[in-house]
Amino acid sequence: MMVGVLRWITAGESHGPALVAMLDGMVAGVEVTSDEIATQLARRRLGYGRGARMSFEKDVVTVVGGVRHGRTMGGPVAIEVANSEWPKWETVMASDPVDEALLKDLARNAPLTRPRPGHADFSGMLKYGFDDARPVLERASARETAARVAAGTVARNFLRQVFGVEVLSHVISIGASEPYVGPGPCPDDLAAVDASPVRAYDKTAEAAMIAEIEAAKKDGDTLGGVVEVVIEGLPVGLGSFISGDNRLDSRLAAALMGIQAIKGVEVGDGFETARRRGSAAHDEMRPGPDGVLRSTNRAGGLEGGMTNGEALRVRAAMKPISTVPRALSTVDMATGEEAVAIHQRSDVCAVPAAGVVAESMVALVVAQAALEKFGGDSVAETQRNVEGYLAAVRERLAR
Ligand SMILES: Cc1cc2nc3c(=O)[nH]c(=O)nc-3n(C[C@H](O)[C@H](O)[C@H](O)COP(=O)(O)O)c2cc1C
Ligand SMILES: C=C(O[C@@H]1CC(C(=O)O)=C[C@@H](OP(=O)(O)O)[C@H]1O)C(=O)O
Repeated sequence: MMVGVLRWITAGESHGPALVAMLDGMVAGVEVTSDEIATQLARRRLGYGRGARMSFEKDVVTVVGGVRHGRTMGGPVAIEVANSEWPKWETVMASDPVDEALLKDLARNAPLTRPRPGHADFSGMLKYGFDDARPVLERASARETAARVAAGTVARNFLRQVFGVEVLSHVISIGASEPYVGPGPCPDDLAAVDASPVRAYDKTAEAAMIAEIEAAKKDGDTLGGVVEVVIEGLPVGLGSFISGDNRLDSRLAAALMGIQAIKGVEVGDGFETARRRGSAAHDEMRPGPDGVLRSTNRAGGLEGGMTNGEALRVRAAMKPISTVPRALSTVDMATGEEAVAIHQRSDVCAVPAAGVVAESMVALVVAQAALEKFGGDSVAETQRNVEGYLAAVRERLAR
């Protein structure tokens, strides 16, 4: 069953000419510029531990449709993120047939037959019937997340205009570094978090994360970690308890798990909550001057599959990068013999970048839930619907 009026899809390969994002169902009047999209894309490229490709490749943004003079018009938004490295790949990745003799002499085109444990290579080759992992890794690659961040920029701007909220993220831990425990960042902290080489909110945690990356790099190894996305100020009642696929928690989990290499999702205190007794697990309520107050937010702002008015807090756990420089054992699919896996240049750790991607996925899912609840064809109409609802909520709480 399809849920939600807002839909998105991406196309494109890691070394193709460009990635394309399509966002359908966004209201008219969302302010967005190609500069803002480029700013978000630049945030995704940062982070200590990223590989060489991040420094020489450029994301070139063109908004192809759906936006006029810096505002969405209500039609599908199409964004192209061109890949500045394309000239090096235009034969290997040409969409039209290429002379076989030309391809044969190209080192860059040598068949990749030694699948990396942890990447999509092995299952993808068997599933799609390829003798070369190239067509698999081209689409499995997290290069595709640039397109998600482009589409997510429109969603985050919509949320800012309609609710006045910012979508933030920070890195909780990298590898075995001690997980950060404490309050999350506020919108005012955004610049400081982005300035941290690991996008950490806390300096002690930052030092431990950097030390982990340095040690892994020295050992020819790779790392994963945990990121947290926070949105403060969302209204109560986004999502629903009505069925599993309406639940905002299930939709956030699917969207976060859909990011390459994400292997776990937590809502609020997640797994830690499972270890607590009920009396220490839930967020008790008391009357306040303008409604109901809570002294804790262990639920991460979600109860019964709906936002409850507290800060939304979700976490995603990323597995270590699977292109391990100290190459892992594998089987050569051409010969059936023991081999070492493909171990070209790669990121050592991409957790800070994954945080920016996670923000984008959360923004898209929350915008989808907001459009479902409030509808409208323009930002102004959605805002009117939000105001009417919030007035009813305030009235109910004042009774
Ligand atoms: C931002 C980001 C950057 C990544 N960079 C690399 C990389 O440089 N090398 C690599 O092997 N995997 C990288 N990955 C992880 C692979 O894309 C991922 O392991 C692969 O898609 C298989 O993961 P899956 O089992 O979750 O599908 C990256 C992931 C993300 C989110
Ligand atoms: C290009 C990006 O990430 C890539 C994601 C990725 C992977 O296997 O997921 C592998 C690497 O690409 P390559 O194998 O060409 O070095 C990363 O650089 C990006 O994030 O823009």
